[in-house]
Amino acid sequence: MSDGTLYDKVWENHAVTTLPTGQTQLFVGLHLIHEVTSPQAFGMLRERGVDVAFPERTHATVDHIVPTADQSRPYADAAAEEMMSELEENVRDSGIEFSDPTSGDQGIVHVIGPEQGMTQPGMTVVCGDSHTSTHGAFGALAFGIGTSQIRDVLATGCVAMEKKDVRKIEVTGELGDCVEAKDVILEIIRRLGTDGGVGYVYEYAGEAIESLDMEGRMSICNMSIEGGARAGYVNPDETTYEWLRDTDAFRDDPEKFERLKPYWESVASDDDAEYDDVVTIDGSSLEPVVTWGTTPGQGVGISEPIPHPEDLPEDKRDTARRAQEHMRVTPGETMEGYEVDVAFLGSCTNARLADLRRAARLVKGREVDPDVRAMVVPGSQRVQTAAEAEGLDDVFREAGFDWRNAGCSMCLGMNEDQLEGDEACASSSNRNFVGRQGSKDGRTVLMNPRMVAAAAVTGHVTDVRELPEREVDGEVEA
Ligand SMILES: CC(C)[C@H](C(=O)O)[C@@H](O)C(=O)O
Ligand code: SF4
Repeated sequence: MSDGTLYDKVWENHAVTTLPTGQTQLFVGLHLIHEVTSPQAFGMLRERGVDVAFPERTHATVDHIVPTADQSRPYADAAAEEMMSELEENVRDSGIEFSDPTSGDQGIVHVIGPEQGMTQPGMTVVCGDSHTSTHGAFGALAFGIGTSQIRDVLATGCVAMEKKDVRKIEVTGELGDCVEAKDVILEIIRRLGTDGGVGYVYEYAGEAIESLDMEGRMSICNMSIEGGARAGYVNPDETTYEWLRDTDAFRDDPEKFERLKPYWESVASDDDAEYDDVVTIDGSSLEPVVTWGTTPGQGVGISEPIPHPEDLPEDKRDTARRAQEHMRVTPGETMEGYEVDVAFLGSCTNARLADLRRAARLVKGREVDPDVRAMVVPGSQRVQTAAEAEGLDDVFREAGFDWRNAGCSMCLGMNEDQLEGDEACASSSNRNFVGRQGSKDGRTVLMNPRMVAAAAVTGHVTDVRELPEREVDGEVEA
């Protein structure tokens, strides 16, 4: 008899009761908070005189508004300073651990949870941020939640949720040269649509997924939400356990690791688990994918022509026309050669050490095109420190990249890192909505981090497979 999917099992393990609404009250293992979405929730608690129920299960960081150049206080931007001060006060009053910029542990919320070993298999993780799905890479059930839910979790340690269906997305075969996790997820969203996942949680499986490192799995799970899914996960395996073994949670406590491992193994989906839907994609047929439009689903293989709106399903034509006008792309042509003004290597999708290493190998010995403003924004201070120890910062700086401090930065332009006017940006982030990077006329082209590096040095969207990698001195692996 099948015990079911990881989703079923972890849900059951955390279900407290069924509420009169039909929703399940789920116990939350880890509540991550950041400066943008938590202040209002803390305000509601204060109004009612309620304390935070489980401060030890709650962890804070600052990421969206944090300046990535001069971080001296007070921040130059008064609104940013206010959000930061409010967060500082809330965590202090509630006894919540805070990875603040003086700790050396600060970073984007979806980077620091996994790197500190807070995110573990079989856990429920919530955060007032849509890309919380990232944590599913560890076999956790991870959900983005809204303000009233943040309030509920702070007050009770529980959240009310509806159970969804599970769609298994099986990516078979071996990924080709320079084809990355980012290309896999852009392809999935392109095929199934930005609303194709509505009503589902995605389980990513198959040889191409299993052979990814944790960073790659995080990139995929990160964008589940861009495909409309409520969450996304990968079953835990040896790759997952190896990552965890070397985190703060277990480094000095191998016994705890051994104690928990059987539970982690037990939550993986059973071979005979039943799925509500199964989609299979041949991973070996993929090439680097870039977006031509203004949703993450408007993507195309680098050697394929941009679609003619009239060839698309009727309900997609108008948005495609508008997107192509905004982006100033020509249907029938490829994206290769599309000129860029900015190259942004950052975000919770693609600013981990493995991403920066791969990009550095390509950048080494090359120069950023003189017409391109290029920046690297590490996903966390730990990523930054590790990259600097390997000399990656020098590789990027020597090529002409700006090497900045950790934060969300130009992923959404809530700090000073923004596009100007109608600048076009090769971006390793996850959203290309109109206005996303700080300018309403800005044009974002999503791609994998090596493709961003390639665009930075050539000045236009480039098939990275045509630029051979160079060796980087130091500890960078081949
Ligand atoms: C600011 C925050 C609420 C938002 C999110 O929920 O995703 C941000 O992280 C984003 O990527 O747009
Ligand atoms: S890096 Fe971008 S997508 Fe990720 S949490 Fe920050 S703003 Fe959201």
